[in-house]
Amino acid sequence: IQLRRFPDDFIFGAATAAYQIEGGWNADDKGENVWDYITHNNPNYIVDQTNGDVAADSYHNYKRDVEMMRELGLDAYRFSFAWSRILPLGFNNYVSKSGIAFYDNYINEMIKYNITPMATLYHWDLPQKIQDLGGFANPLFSDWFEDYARVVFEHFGDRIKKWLTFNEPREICFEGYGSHTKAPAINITDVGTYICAKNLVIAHAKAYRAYNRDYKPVQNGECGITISVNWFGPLTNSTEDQFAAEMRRQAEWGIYAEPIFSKDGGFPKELEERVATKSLQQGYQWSRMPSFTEEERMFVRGTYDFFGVNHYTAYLVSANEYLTDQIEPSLLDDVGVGIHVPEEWPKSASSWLTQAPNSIYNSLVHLKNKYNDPIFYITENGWSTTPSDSLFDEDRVKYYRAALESVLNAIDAGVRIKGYMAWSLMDNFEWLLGYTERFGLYHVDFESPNRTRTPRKSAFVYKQIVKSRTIDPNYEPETMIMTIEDKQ
Ligand SMILES: CCCCCCCCCCCCC/C=C/[C@@H](O)[C@@H](N)CO[C@@H]1O[C@H](CO)[C@H](O)[C@H](O)[C@H]1O
Repeated sequence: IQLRRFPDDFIFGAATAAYQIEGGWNADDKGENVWDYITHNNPNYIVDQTNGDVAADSYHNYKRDVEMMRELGLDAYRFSFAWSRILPLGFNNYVSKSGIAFYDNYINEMIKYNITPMATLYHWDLPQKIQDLGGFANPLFSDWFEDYARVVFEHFGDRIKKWLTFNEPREICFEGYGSHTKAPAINITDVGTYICAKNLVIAHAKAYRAYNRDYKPVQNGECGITISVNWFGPLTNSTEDQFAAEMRRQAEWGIYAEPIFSKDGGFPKELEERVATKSLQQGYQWSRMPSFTEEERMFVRGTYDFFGVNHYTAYLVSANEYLTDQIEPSLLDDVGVGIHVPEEWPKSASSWLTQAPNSIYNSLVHLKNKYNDPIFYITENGWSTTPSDSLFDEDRVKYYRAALESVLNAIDAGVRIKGYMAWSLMDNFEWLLGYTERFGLYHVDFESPNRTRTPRKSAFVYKQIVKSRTIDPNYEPETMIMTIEDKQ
């Protein structure tokens, strides 16, 4: 059979995030962040009572990390900056020399081997001091974020040409402020998600506009945001289920995407109306979802060069079936739909992650049509196994092959996807699940002093895909010994 080929300019990479791999939590003058704080003060918050104090110790192992990128033949690597390593006091009155030096060394090592760095400014590790001031709920947050972004653009923009402001606003706002499943676990269910969402997209826009105006003319890079876009399709073709699915999509990612990527800007209309109506019924004198002023709406709208998508899975949505009790008032109560996952979709080690058919295609074609055909990067996609699973991770191999076939389907449908980052280069601290779920192409031995990294079978399969630019369903690695090959 003729295998389909990825375009020549398509970039293959892998992704990680600072708190999940770096360790060095108090190295040199690094400041405390919300994950340091919550794991140290409330260890039972994490299922195995662990933390990211050492993690994969990339703070000391970064050269080995780049060696792994070379082994896989990656074109690109997505990583994040730790705000409190760059600005230990949260604000830009003091910039850490050792923090800058660490990222200089890391980036230079990538560049030396022709690996394109893609950098996320913020992957969930807010300086605790800024959290003490209310974090994303403080209207001044956007100014502090812009200050931080400028420091990073200034120091690293000569080498970094692909920027992401935030990783996954849903997980920051809904899980961190409207619920308690991510730090800082504020759990103010009525307004937490919505206030955070508004301040976050304004912060994104300030950083984007700062880059566009003051750095892009010289540095020539591009800037986007990464949104968690899992697919929420209707359980049946009924009008009710189709509307239910749309409401859930608006709640999951529309509230962050619409203000930036839509023609008109502002929050999604149907959800905005629903929250306003329910708020009045619940005795509030105002909508729990804040509105944008005209000036804010225009300021945020259009602030992107590309759309970063983290995609993992799909769910089926019903208006009347599979309904579960929700806290009232809350985002999920506002939406009020049922979720179903078919039994036949293969299960991972994570409760939320199954292998759903063609879900990248479904998500991207939907986004292309809704938001006027932007350029996309898949900035995360991956599969979890348990710590005791073998290095022969057949399920992960199947998942990656199916996901990349779905990317090709989307490309064939005219979606402008320019790259794909596998989550993750290596095992790491999986937030509330600690080290009990593993997403790495490389296994990490968290008991060994050097945090020894060993490639799984999926690493060899991904390497073959990157090298050949095709997905051979029958490829089997001949050996589990990894080497570095010269790129042609
Ligand atoms: C099979 C049972 C289903 C139960 C039904 C529950 C309904 C849940 C509805 C939506 C839940 C979506 C949760 C999805 C989350 C992920 O997309 C998101 N957390 C991914 O974030 C990235 O995850 C990586 C691996 O978890 C990594 O940790 C990274 O840092 C994150 O950016």
